[in-house]
Amino acid sequence: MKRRLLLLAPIAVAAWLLPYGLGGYTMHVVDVAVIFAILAIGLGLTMGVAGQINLAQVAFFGVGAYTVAILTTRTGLSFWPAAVLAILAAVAAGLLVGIPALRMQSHYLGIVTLGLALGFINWVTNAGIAGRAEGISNIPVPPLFGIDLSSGYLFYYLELVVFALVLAFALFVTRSPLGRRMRAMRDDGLAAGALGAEIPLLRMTAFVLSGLYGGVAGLLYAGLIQFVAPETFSISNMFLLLAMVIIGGRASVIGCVIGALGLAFVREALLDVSAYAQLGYGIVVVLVVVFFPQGLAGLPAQVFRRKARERPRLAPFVPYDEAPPTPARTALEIDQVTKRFKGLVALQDVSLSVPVREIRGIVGPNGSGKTTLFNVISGFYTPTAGRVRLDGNAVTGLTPYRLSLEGIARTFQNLRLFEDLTVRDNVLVALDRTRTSWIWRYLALPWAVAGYDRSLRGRAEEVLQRFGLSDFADAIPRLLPYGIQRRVEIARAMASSPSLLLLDEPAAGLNGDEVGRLAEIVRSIRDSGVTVVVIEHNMGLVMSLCDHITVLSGGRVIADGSPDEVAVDPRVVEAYLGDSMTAPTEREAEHDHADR
Ligand SMILES: Nc1ncnc2c1ncn2[C@@H]1O[C@H](COP(=O)(O)OP(=O)(O)OP(=O)(O)O)[C@@H](O)[C@H]1O
Repeated sequence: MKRRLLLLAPIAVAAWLLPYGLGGYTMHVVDVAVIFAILAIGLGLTMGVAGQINLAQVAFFGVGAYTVAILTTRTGLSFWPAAVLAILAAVAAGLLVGIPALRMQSHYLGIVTLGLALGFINWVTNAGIAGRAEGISNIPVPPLFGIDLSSGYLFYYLELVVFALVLAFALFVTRSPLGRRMRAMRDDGLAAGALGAEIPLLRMTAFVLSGLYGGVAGLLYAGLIQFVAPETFSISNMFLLLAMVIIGGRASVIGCVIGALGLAFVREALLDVSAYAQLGYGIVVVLVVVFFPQGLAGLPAQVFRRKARERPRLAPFVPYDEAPPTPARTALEIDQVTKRFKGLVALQDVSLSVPVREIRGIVGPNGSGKTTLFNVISGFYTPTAGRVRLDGNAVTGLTPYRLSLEGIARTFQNLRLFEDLTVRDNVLVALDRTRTSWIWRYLALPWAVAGYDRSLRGRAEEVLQRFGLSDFADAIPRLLPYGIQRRVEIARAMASSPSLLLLDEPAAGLNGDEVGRLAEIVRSIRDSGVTVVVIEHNMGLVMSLCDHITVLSGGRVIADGSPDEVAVDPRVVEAYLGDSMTAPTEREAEHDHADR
């Protein structure tokens, strides 16, 4: 923190002294560049942090600028009330553009946001109230305690203060639990949802933030230039903005600022050859996307690769304290659940009930419906018929994030870690148990958010230590050995303090030792009071670990009982097409008894 302040102080002093050496025109270029930097931060928040393609940022900018222009020149409202309304209008535009993001993603979202931006340009070019192609002039200079802001030099200081505030807010948001959830959503929306992130609201929040930054930039632009016209909000400027964010580094707020300031000056220098300059930006953007996807912001990390800890070590798992015995009750009840996909019946009248503190195994041949059952329990699929109860409460059809907050956590057959978040951040995402409606605190009570984040960080270290992952806290999951990634996924699921843990093939890809340690972890989780349901193909593990096994075949329950019972059930043997299962399972069942 101290080092950061030491770094910040000279930058702040240089920014404050900057106008002293500049001519009038250069000052104007700087003023415009700062406005683009604010716009770029907004775009970085939606595209880089939240992963939502947003080609309407220039329209939010336009809504802000035009609202000030129309209200001040047509209705006689003074500048600052018009500015407040401009921010509200741009935020409303953000909400409007965010609505399609609830249903579509990636290039579809790009096309829709681009369409909305074009619609805006069309409207201002044709509407009388917006001055058509000629635009609106004579926008009043913002009054400010008698300071003459018609001077580009003095306006710069207003911009500087606003810029410092919006930059600090963006940095605060991206480093907070909200920013982490947004990055988690960007990396894997399904997994983020299963860990309690309310994806639709998060997407809307990203667009609202974009609108907010667009509105602030727009009102500053109207106050600076005192004139607005459609060409400022054109698609070519949208692409310039995109180039700024991509070259600077879309996932980094500082990268976006550097990209915006840098390209604003390059654009000025290339004004005489602007047609070729556009082509040049395009080529540079493509090169950056291919060779430096993190943009300029990612370069320091590439050059000064953080020295890895010497021989990071997977430490032993520290068992949970055993929970005192509780009265017997049903933790999970599946009642006559059917799931159809068009013609295909993946689950047919499946019923099972899992008592609290049991390890339940779900086995069955490939395609028998095991993962579909998990998807129904965790809210990814709504069952065609039937009910799911958690601790006696009906939870059928609830969304994954609600079920996560209700106490269900899961892992995935094909690991779904947040690949660009560190191991610590993966765990931190799961530790955050707040609803998205909590986000008003980011504006009203930022210190409470900072305190909450500190408490989460403390708990994250505990989780990492328990799972022996402390040495890997700063690592990027995809660079870790598979066995460690599997452990990170279980640690992340447990960080959400579940009452029911669903493990989908947790032993897949693990070697013999790792499978042994996995069994030890799962038993400890059960002993801590958590009910565990595990899908597994490793029959040795299933037989030694599970208290009770349910066998699925063709979407139906064909057997249900203790490991010993199902191992010799002829329907099970038949379902596995032969008796290959019997020999090892019996052996393991014996081994299990010996263990106890
Ligand atoms: N979203 C979906 N759309 C259509 N069919 C699906 C969908 N999800 C699953 N299925 C089908 O449902 C059936 C059961 O699949 P499921 O993945 O649940 O089996 P599984 O027992 O988990 O198999 P495996 O052991 O190979 O993971 C399969 O025939 C599968 O193709």
